Amino acid sequence: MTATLSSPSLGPGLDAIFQDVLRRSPAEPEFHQAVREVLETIGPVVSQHPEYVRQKLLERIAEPERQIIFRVPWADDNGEVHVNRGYRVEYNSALGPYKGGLRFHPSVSLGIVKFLGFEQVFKNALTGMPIGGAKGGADFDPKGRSDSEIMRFCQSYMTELHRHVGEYTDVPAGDIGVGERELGYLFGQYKRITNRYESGVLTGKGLTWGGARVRREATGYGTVFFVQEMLAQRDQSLDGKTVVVSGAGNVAIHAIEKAQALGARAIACSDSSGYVHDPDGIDVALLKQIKDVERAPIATYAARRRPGARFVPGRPVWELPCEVALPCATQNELTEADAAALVAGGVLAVAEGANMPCTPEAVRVLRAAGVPFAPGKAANAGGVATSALEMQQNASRDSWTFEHTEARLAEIMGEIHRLCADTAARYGAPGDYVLGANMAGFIRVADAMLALGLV
Ligand SMILES: NC(=O)C1=CN([C@@H]2O[C@H](COP(=O)(O)OP(=O)(O)OC[C@H]3O[C@@H](n4cnc5c(N)ncnc54)[C@H](O)[C@@H]3O)[C@@H](O)[C@H]2O)C=CC1
Ligand SMILES: O=C(O)CCC(=O)C(=O)O
Repeated sequence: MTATLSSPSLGPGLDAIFQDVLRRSPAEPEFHQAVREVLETIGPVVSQHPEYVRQKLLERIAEPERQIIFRVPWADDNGEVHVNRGYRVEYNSALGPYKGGLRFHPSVSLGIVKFLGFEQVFKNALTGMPIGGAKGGADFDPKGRSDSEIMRFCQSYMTELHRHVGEYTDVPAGDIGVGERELGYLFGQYKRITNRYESGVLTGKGLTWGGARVRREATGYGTVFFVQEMLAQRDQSLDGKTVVVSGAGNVAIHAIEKAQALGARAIACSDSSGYVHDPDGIDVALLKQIKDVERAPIATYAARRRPGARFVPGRPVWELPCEVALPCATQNELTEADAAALVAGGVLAVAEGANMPCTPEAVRVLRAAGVPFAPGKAANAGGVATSALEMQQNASRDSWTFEHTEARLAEIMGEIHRLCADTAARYGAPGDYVLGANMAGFIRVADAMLALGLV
C-alpha cells in the first residue's frame, strides 16, 4: 500500500510533517513508506521531548542535507553511447561523515535513493559508530555487461562523484549491483583523478588494496547474529532450525553461510527469476561459484546440484514453510500474502537482511501473529558497522584478523539488539524491534543535531 494524504492519521503535528514530505517529494512511494514508518512509531519520544518539536528535529531529519543528480555517459563494447542517471543523497551528517552504499540497478530513482538514505541515517546511528547517513547509485543495469563495460561505467560515474566524496566528507560502499569489482574500478578512478591513495574514501575494498576482513561477510553474518539474539530471548537457538532466505547476492550468501555454521539448515534462496529449494541445505560453495564467479541465474544451481534440489520459476520463496525467514533481496519483496504463508508455516522469527524488504502490510501480519520481527535498520546494520571498522583500520594503517573483526561484529550486533529491546521496553512495547530501532536511532541523531545548533 502506498502512503498518501488519506492514510490513517499519525496524530497532530506528525500529519503536517508527513504532508510536507508528500508535497515536497511527490511520486516517491518508497521514500514516503520509510518516513511514514518512522513517524508512526516516534510519537511517544517526541511528546517527552518538547525541545525536539521546538527545534523541528523531525522536519529536519526528514529532509536530506544534499541531493546530487548527475549524467553518466559511457560507451559499450560496440562503441554505442549510453546515458544513465547517477545519484548521491547526502542525508544527514550529524553523527559523522556521510556513509552508505551505491546501488546500480535499473529501478534506481531519486525516491529509491532517498528511502535508502533515510533508513541509513537511523541504521548508522544504531551502530554507535561515528557515521552519518547517505546512499547513492545509478539506473544502470549491470546484467549481461562485460567487465570492460562495467569498468567504463564506474569510471564515468566516479568522474563526477569524486567532487563530493572523501574520507572526512562522504564514504560510499557497495549495495545491489556494486561489489568488490565495481568498488575497485571506482577507487582506481578516484585515485587517478585526485592523485591520492585515500583508502578511507570507500569501504568494501578488496583485501589487497585497503579492504578489511569480514566486510564482505558482515551484512549476512550480522543479520544472523541478530537472529541469534532474538531467539535467545525465547531460550531458543539456530541449531536445527529450518531457514529460508531470499536473494542470492552478498547478503543472502553470507546469511546462509553463517546460519549453517550455527547448525541451521538453509533450504532455499532466490533471485528475480525464481527460487531453488534444496532440502538437504544450500551448498554455499556452489552458490558462490554460480553467483560470484559465473554471475549466472539461480536455475544453474539446481541443474548442477544433486537431484534433490529443484528450481521453481516465478514463485516467492516464502511459500516454503520455515522457522526463520531472512528476506535478503530487495525492497517490498515480502508481501502480506507471503507473511500470512510464513505464519501458517509456523515461522518463529523474521529478520530483514535487505533494506525494507517487507511491505507495511506484511509487517502488520507478522506483528499481529506475535512473530518477532527485526527491521533492516537494526538487523542488517552489521555491514555498515564493519565499514566503520574498515575506516578505523584505514585511518590507523592497520589490518585486523578475521577472528578479531568477526568478534567485534558479533559484539556490535548484540549491542544493537540490546539497545532496540531496551528502548522498546522503556516505551511500553517490549519485543517491538521496529519501535525500538526507530526511537533509539532517532534519539541519537536528534541529540547530536541539537548539540550542533541550527545547521
Ligand atoms: N551489501 C551490503 O553490505 C548491504 C546490503 N543491504 C541490502 O541487502 C539487499 C541485497 O543487497 P546485496 O546482497 O548487497 O546485493 P547483490 O547485488 O549482491 O544481490 C542482490 C540479490 O537479490 C536478487 N534480487 C533482486 N531482486 C529480486 C527479487 N525481486 N526477488 C528475488 N531476488 C531478487 C538478485 O538477483 C541478487 O541475487 C539490498 O536491499 C541492500 O540494500 C543492506 C545492508 C548492507
Ligand atoms: O557499508 C556501507 O557503508 C553501506 C552499507 C549499506 O549500503 C547499507 O547498510 O544499506
